[in-house]
Amino acid sequence: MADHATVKTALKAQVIETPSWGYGNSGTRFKVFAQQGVPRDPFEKLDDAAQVHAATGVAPFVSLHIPWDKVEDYAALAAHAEERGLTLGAINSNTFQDDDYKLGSVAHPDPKVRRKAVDHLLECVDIMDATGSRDLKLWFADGTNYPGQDDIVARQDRLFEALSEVYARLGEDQRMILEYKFFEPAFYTTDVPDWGTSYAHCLKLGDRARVVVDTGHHAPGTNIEFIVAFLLRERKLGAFDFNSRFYADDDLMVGSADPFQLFRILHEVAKNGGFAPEAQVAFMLDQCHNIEAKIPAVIRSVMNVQEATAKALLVDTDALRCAQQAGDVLGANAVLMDAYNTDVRPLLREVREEMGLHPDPLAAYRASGWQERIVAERVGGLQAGWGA
Ligand SMILES: O=C[C@H](O)[C@H](O)[C@H](O)[C@H](O)CO
Ligand SMILES: [Zn+2]
Ligand SMILES: [Zn+2]
Repeated sequence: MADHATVKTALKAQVIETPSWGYGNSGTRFKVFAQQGVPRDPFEKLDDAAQVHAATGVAPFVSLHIPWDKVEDYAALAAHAEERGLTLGAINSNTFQDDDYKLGSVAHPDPKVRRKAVDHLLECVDIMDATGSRDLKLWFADGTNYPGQDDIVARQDRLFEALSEVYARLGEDQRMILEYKFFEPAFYTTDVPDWGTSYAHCLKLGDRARVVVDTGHHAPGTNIEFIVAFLLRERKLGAFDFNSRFYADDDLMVGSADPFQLFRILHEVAKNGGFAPEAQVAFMLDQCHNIEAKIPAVIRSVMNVQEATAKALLVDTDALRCAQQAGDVLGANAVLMDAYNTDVRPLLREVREEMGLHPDPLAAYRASGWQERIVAERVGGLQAGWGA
């Protein structure tokens, strides 16, 4: 088994990025259940994200989504974050909520609509200059609903033309990370449907273009850890959008639906150097908390990533390699299952105490009184989130 001291050091250095939209109201097409105390602006979203970092010690980055987090002064927002021990992370573009984008955005048949979409992406890079963010995160809802609706190859040409213009605008310390999704909201073709399509575009664009693996964006039965291992080998894994699902893009708390899958994914990350800072992999959450309390849900999600990470780091890689070399199928599988079946909660309690934190982040949050305070104080004003 890997030595605990090394594992502890890695766990203390873990960096998880929480999503600003995870603190706002969200739902499904059927209903958005608003919750009391929800943030009313990006500054209050950061205040809530700071509670997650205060309780866990490993969530110092917050992703923004434009225009959901549009403000007059992004430098002031970055300063607000810094005052709370946070850093503004990836800037997410949004070319999926405008009437003009019915037939697509960067892949739309009409060059005027494509121009509008590219201008939004360029505006997001301007925002990165102001926030100091490294990553421009691109997810396109673009696709078609019926065979013949549009030309598949022509849409790829339009997509690549747009990506190329934005790539050229990036500063030398900036990256674009391209997210794929096999369907929804398009139901016949999606222009970036899988890791291969994202990877192919990123290869042609250059070193500062990498792939985002959203764990909810694969066809049932897809071996996500294979994709992760392959992209790490190619140094093209840019980021994760962690969440979990039972059916489609459910955006549930990471690790809640399939903790063994999360472990297998993080085992490939650990084994292939993906946790090393120089690998430059961002570990982000992309979740919506439709019925559960938002801040506790994010804290629980961070803890789920910590637990899966601890188990992955405890894999006895020497024993694993020996068993694999010997063709010892059961032996090799047993090495992995030993780590997975290890109760790492005592180890994580120790890690938190050594970080000067409460061993139970959820108990720490409850004791903070923050939930009662925001419910009492955040009265009036428009709540942030879906339907806002
Ligand atoms: O399904 C959409 C993708 O997961 C994107 O990452 C999206 O920007 C995010 O989910 C916010 O809605
Ligand atoms: Zn996502
Ligand atoms: Zn998604």
